[in-house]
Parts: sequence; C-alpha cells; structure tokens
Amino acid sequence: MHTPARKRLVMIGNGMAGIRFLEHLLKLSPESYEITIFGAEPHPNYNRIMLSTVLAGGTDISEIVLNDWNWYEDNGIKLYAGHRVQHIDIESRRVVSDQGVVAAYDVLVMATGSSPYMLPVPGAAKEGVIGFRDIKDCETMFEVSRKYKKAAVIGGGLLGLEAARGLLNLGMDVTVIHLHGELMDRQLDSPASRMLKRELQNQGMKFLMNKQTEYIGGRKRVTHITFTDDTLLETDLVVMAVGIRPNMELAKDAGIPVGRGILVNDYMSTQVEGIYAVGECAEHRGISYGLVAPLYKQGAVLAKHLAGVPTEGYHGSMTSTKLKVSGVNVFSAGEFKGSEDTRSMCYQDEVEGIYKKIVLRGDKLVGSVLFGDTGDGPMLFSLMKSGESVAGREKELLLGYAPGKSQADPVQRLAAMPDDEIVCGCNGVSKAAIADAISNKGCTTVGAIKACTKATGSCGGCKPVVEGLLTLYAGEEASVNVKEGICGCTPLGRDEIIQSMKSMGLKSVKETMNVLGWGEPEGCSKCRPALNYYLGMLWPDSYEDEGESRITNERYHANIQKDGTYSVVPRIYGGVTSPSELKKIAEVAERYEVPLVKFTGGQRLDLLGVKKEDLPGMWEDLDMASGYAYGKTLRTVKTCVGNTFCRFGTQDAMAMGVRLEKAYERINTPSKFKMAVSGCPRNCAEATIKDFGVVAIDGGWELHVGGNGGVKVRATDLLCTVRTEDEVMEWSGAFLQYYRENASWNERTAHWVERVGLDSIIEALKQPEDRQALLKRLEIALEQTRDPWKEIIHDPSLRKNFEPLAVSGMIHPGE
Ligand SMILES: Cc1cc2nc3c(=O)[nH]c(=O)nc-3n(C[C@H](O)[C@H](O)[C@H](O)COP(=O)(O)OP(=O)(O)OC[C@H]3O[C@@H](n4cnc5c(N)ncnc54)[C@H](O)[C@@H]3O)c2cc1C
Ligand SMILES: NC(=O)c1ccc[n+]([C@@H]2O[C@H](COP(=O)([O-])OP(=O)(O)OC[C@H]3O[C@@H](n4cnc5c(N)ncnc54)[C@H](O)[C@@H]3O)[C@@H](O)[C@H]2O)c1
Ligand code: SF4
Ligand code: FES
Repeated sequence: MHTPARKRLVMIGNGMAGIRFLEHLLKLSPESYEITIFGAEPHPNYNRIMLSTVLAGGTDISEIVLNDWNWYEDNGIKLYAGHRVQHIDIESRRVVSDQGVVAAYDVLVMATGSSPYMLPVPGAAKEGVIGFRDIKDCETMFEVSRKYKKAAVIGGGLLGLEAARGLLNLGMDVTVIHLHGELMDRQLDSPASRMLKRELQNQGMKFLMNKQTEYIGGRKRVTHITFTDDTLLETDLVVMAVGIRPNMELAKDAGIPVGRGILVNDYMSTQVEGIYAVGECAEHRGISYGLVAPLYKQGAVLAKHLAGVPTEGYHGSMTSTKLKVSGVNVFSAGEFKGSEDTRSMCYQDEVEGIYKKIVLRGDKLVGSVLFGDTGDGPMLFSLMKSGESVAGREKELLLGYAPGKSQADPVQRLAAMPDDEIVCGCNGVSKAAIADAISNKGCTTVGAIKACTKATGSCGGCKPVVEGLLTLYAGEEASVNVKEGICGCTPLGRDEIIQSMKSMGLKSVKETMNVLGWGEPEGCSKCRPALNYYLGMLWPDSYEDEGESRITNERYHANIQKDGTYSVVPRIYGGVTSPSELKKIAEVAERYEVPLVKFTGGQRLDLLGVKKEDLPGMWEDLDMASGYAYGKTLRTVKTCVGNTFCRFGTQDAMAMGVRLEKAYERINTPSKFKMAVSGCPRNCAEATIKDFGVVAIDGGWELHVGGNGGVKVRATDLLCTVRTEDEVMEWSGAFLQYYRENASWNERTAHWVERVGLDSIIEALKQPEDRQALLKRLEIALEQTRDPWKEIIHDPSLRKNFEPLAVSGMIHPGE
C-alpha cells in the first residue's frame, strides 16, 4: 500500500534525460518518492547516442544498456516497459497507459523526448521509409541491409551522416540527399563542410546536394525518390534525418501549456502545479535541446528541486557537437559562422586535412569550428562558456597551446589545459575530476574512470582526451600496459580475476571485490553476475550461488516480457512430447488463463503473459522440469525425426537429442547454449547455427561448434567426426566444460571460438585423457544442479518472493 509519507512520482518516458534525473534524485533523497515509470519502448534505459556506433558495427545492442532491469528493481521502481501513456488527467492526477494501466501521482515528470521529423511528402508511409531514433530502427536497418543493396539518407546533418556511415559499414550503397549546398550546415562553415564532404566521399558515401524530395515512389515498398528538379534516385531504403520534434502532444491534450516543446521555467516546472518536464520534450527559454549535455543539467536541477536541495535553477546551455564517424574529426560550438560584430581567425591546411576557426566578439571567444585536429575542442568550448577574456592569446588558441611545441604533442596540450576545463561535455566532468580519479582513486583504465566519474559514458567523444590524461597522470607505461577490466569497477580482466580466485581461494562475490580492490563496493550489473558465474565454475561443490547477483530472469526462473508478465517454458526433451504431456500443458494454460501459447524456435511450448504470482502454482501444476528458456545454460536440443520416421535419416536424431538434453540440462554456462541434432546432412534441425550441432552421416556423426542464428549469423566450424553416440557424448561434454572454463561470462560460443581459434580448442580436446579430465569436472558440476522450479514450489520462503508487490498509486481498471 502507498505510505502517506512518500509522494508518488510518475515519470512518462524511460530515456536518457529522465533516468539521469532519477539517478540524481535517488542519490539526494532515496526515500522521498514511490517511483513509477512508463516507457513506450520495450527496453530498459539505453544509450541512444550509441545507436550510431551499434549501426556502424562498433558495439552491440546488448552493450548499450545504461540501467538494466535489475536497476529498477533494486531501486524499488515500478517500470511499465512497452507502455505508452495515452492520457493525463490533471484534475484527478492520473495517467493512463495504452494497455489500460492507471497510475495516480503527486508529482508527474514528462520525459518523452522527441520523434524524428518525417517529411510530409507523398509516399512517406511506404514500407522501407524510417527514421533513426531507436533500437527498432537500428534492427530494421540491419534487416534491410541483409536483403537489399541501395540506401538513401535524407538530411546531411549529424544524424544523417552517422546513419549513412553505419549503412556503408553494413555493405549498402549509400546516397545522402541534402537540401542545401553544404553538409552539416547547422554546425559547420563552408570550408569545413567542403572538407567533410571530400573525406566522406573518399569513404564511399555518395551525395546529392541542393535536392528537395518531392515524392517517395514504389508500390507497397519504396523503390525510388523523385526530386523537385525532376531527377530520380533508385533506392530500397529511405532514412529520414531532417531534424526532430519534441513529443508534447500528450501534454498539450491534457491542457499543459506548450510552444515548440512543453514550456518549463528554470526549475523545469510546467505551468501546471506538480507537473515537470525534462529532456528534449521540454522548451526552456525558447529552446528545446537535442543533445544530452544540457538535458543532463536540466535533470540535475530538477532532482535538486524535488529533493528540496537549494538550486539556482537551470539557465540554459551553450552546446558543442562532434560527429561520431570514425576517421573524421569534426568539432563545432557557439557562433561558428560569425556575424557583423564578430572577428574570426582561420588556419587551413588542405594537404593535411586540417581546418581551424575561432570566432571572437571583442576579447571573448564565442565560436569555433575544427576539422581534422579537434584535440583543442574541449578547451575552446570551456573558454567560450566561461566568457573570460582571451586578449593576446588568440593565435595560441588557434594554433594550439605552447607555441613552438609540435601540434602533434597532445600530452603537452593536456598538461597546459586548465584544471576546471570540462573534458566530458555530456557528463560535465572537468580535467581536475579526471586527474583526481587517476591520482587519488586508483583509476588506471578508461573503464575505471567512466565508473568513477561517468566521463566517456555517453557519446564517447571525450575518450581520446581521457586516454591522454591517463598517460599524463599514470605514465606512458601504465596507460599502455593496463588492459580494460571486465567492467568499470575494476581494471582486472577475466583471466586475472579467475587466477586470483584460484590462488587466493576467494569464495564469494563480496570477498572477491574486497580483496581485489573493487572501485564500486557493490559492483555493477556486469561484474556481479560474472563473478557469481566464475566462482560457481571454479568451486562447483562448495559455492553457494548468489541469487541477488543474477539477472532478473534468472532470479525468477522465467523470462520477463515487455509488459512485466513472464513466460513459462517447460522442458520437453529433444522436442519430443506425448498426448498426455500436451493435455497437461493445455489444462494449465486454461486454468491460469494464459493469453498466448506459442511454439518457440527451439521446438518448445511457451506459455506467455503469466503473472509473477502465478508462476509457482503453474510450475506445481505442470509438474515438469524447467525448460530454462531464461538462463545462461543449456536451452534446448532441437531435433529432426531422424531415421525413426524419415526415409533419408541415417541415425536416430531424436534419441541422440534427448540423451544430450537429459545429460546437460541445468548446467551453468557463460552464455546461453543451444544444441541441435539432425538425422542426415539435409540438416532439418539447423544444427550448423547452434553452439553445438550434431549432424548424422553414414556410419557416424559430425560435431559442429560455435554457430549462432541471432543478429550476426555465424555458421559452425567442424570440430570432428565420430562414429558412436557415446563418442558424441564424450566430445560434447568435453567441449561444454572447456567452454565453461575458458570463455568470459556472457560470451557466446560463436564469439569465443572466433576469439580463441578453433585450432586451440581442438588442441585442448584431442587427447582422450584431456577429454576425460574435463568430463570429470563437468560431472561434479552437474551433480550439484537442482531444478529451480521444484525448489521454489517446496520452499515457502522462496515462494514468498513471488507474491505481488503492493504498488501504491497503481490502480488497475475495475479495481
Ligand atoms: C542515433 C542518435 C545519435 C545521437 N548522438 C548524440 C550524440 O553524439 N551526442 C548527443 O549529445 N546527443 C546525441 N543524440 C541525441 C540524444 O540521444 C538525445 O538528446 C537524448 O536521448 C534525449 O533524451 P530524452 O530522455 O529527452 O529522450 P529519449 O532518450 O528519446 O527518451 C524518451 C523516451 O520516452 C518515451 N516516450 C515518449 N512518449 C511516451 C509516452 N507517451 N509514454 C511512455 N513513453 C513515452 C520514448 O519512447 C523514449 O524511450 C543522438 C540521438 C540519436 C537518435
Ligand atoms: N554526434 C551528435 O552529436 C549527434 C548525432 C546524431 C544525432 N544528434 C542529434 O539528433 C537530433 C537529430 O539530428 P538531425 O541530424 O536529424 O537534425 P539536424 O536538424 O541537426 O539536421 C537535419 C539536417 O537535415 C537538413 N534538411 C532539412 N530538410 C531537408 C530536406 N527536405 N531534404 C534534405 N535535407 C534536409 C537540414 O539542412 C539539416 O542539415 C539533433 O538534435 C542532433 O543534435 C546528435
Ligand atoms: S535431417 Fe535428414 S533425417 Fe532429419 S528430417 Fe531432415 S531429411 Fe530427415
Ligand atoms: S563528451 Fe560525450 S561522453 Fe564525454
């Protein structure tokens, strides 16, 4: 029930600005509010900025999550992911989601961000015409690039060029269509824009300048674009990147005053009492910002205001931008174009590809554009913000600190940088704060500095400067030799940690963190589950698994869905079932009013939409083993019918699959592990895209490893060929244990096999005695496994965790 002492805070929007605001609030006043969030996207908060890097192949979607599901739970936040708020009733102080959830609030925070502006030209609704804003757009581009060749990006701004670079990396033929004669006309002057275009053309990007889109052609799907000058471009994909519009309709419909965005004062308060707005959706003093640095400042101010901490309020921000296209360094800030009352100085070297411009008003620096060498960007930007006089230093500012020193000596430049200069614009981190993290807090890697200060955690544009500061303060040796740790809490890598666990006999997550000097005493969502896994792998017969170090799905032994319900997948060995088993599943599905029953890709039955509190009852009624559809363990062994029924079959694929699944179910693995068995080389069970695939041949079996059918499809490598089913068991078990002992936590076999090389794996497994030793260790680990569903059913204290959470302020229709 709602405690009267705690106010109910409802936030609409689960994005970067909103969650940063909450992080501040939770630090300042963790007990004051009961927090509920509605997020239209079915994801926890992720780094939207990094979508450009994901698209360009520089990182993975799973790597850009900023606050994972556990973060919400650990902070007692009720998150409705996949819920779009449709209505705000400012009289009764309630919001209603598109799925009918009603939440009452005392304080409402609008953090709804923006949407891409889609040009209102005929054909814009056709298939293949998208914006670039979220994970879904990224996934669409991945998918399209697999089927089609030609892409057009409309808009030659920051977003358009980053999208175009990503699509080039995906192998597409990319044309950028721009309305004006100069790219990034909102950020660059003519010379910088020209140099940028030349560089991008060298990278393979094509351009159509001074083109106005008139019509997007094609029947159902886009096939071409026509322009107002009667020219035409054939294309299979159109990405619109012509600016953004704040999401403010919801506020407007509720009667909250809006302009270009939701109108707010210096405390981020709208004109309706108790309702605030933060981030791109807000309009402050006539400006809606589209970069995170100002939005994070707004969040900090709002948090202070709501925590009752004195604040001077938010007074607006000067912004700087940096294009995130590898090999192209572009920086721009302030009044870079200049005007009648400004003077400018330029340095242009088209041979080396360097252009620098500073703009002065009186004795103050008011703008700058840098191309090629952007190392001085943060320093120039901080001078602009401070508004101090730069009289007599103009040439030095243009050409770099310490005249006479080589331009290419970045460490010298960093040494001369003032202490209060902001290095990480996104997170407002100064040179002094980074120096302190390195010199006094023991940070010896960029990851550790990120964990300590948040610098480099958003766009990553400041990483070169942070690396330079690391060299400056920790020494050439240190910064060159130190490897990245498993996460920002430690500079230690996986192998060093495991080595220390072994040599020092470390037996718990807490002890490991204490002894190895973790930066964050509680660890984070990356290191805690990793340590938990490594300890379990090393000490299988004595280590007590730490449930709280596991991710939500593994804590509840069910897969959480986007609406907060769970899915139940009972174990069906080898995908082979019986009428009585099917009847039982059907009865349970009816009894618990399961909204959806579906076959999974791994030939199992998935009961979707189950309430958390119904899970133990369902497991009890099913009386089947957990199918572990949620865990880092053996998921499923998919089989074809094999020679039992199929006329092509050479071996009994079903029996082989059932034997494998019964042998290895429940074993913890670094990442999920999928298997399949096909009864002949026709390979109907798709064994060659599994972690371990078994394909029957005449007189034996081929054993394949390291396959993956996900975003990056990878076909398996052939490990070996064997004759008997017993040999299949011997090799599969040895491979499984070798993977358990040698891969990093969360590393799929596809990545691991590529990283360590198939030859090294064959070398480790080829001697029978080595395989036997591995099998013995696997056996010990397997002996400790227990079915989690059964454990929970029979233990009232565990069962208690599944009782419904009383969330005050949450009123479901009909209640
Ligand atoms: C590809 C890309 C690259 C970028 N690169 C940079 C960069 O390098 N540097 C930089 O500073 N900025 C960059 N940005 C901009 C930056 O990501 C945004 O400024 C920032 O994410 C805005 O934060 P926000 O919380 O206001 O909005 P968002 O992060 O968009 O979050 C708003 C959330 O609210 C949800 N929502 C909206 N309406 C509702 C509703 N009615 N109910 C429930 N939920 C709702 C949305 O689905 C969304 O998840 C980039 C943006 C993109 C798309
Ligand atoms: N590196 C970064 O900082 C970064 C990266 C990506 C996105 N973002 C942010 O995301 C938001 C969206 O970026 P954006 O690039 O879409 O916005 P933008 O407004 O910066 O650029 C849009 C560009 O499209 C052009 N344009 C407008 N109408 C056109 C038309 N009909 N045909 C062709 N071109 C047309 C404009 O001239 C402009 O250059 C911005 O707030 C931006 O700051 C920032
Ligand atoms: S893989 Fe071979 S044995 Fe199995 S179903 Fe296909 S054709 Fe039949
Ligand atoms: S400047 Fe963007 S993360 Fe530091």
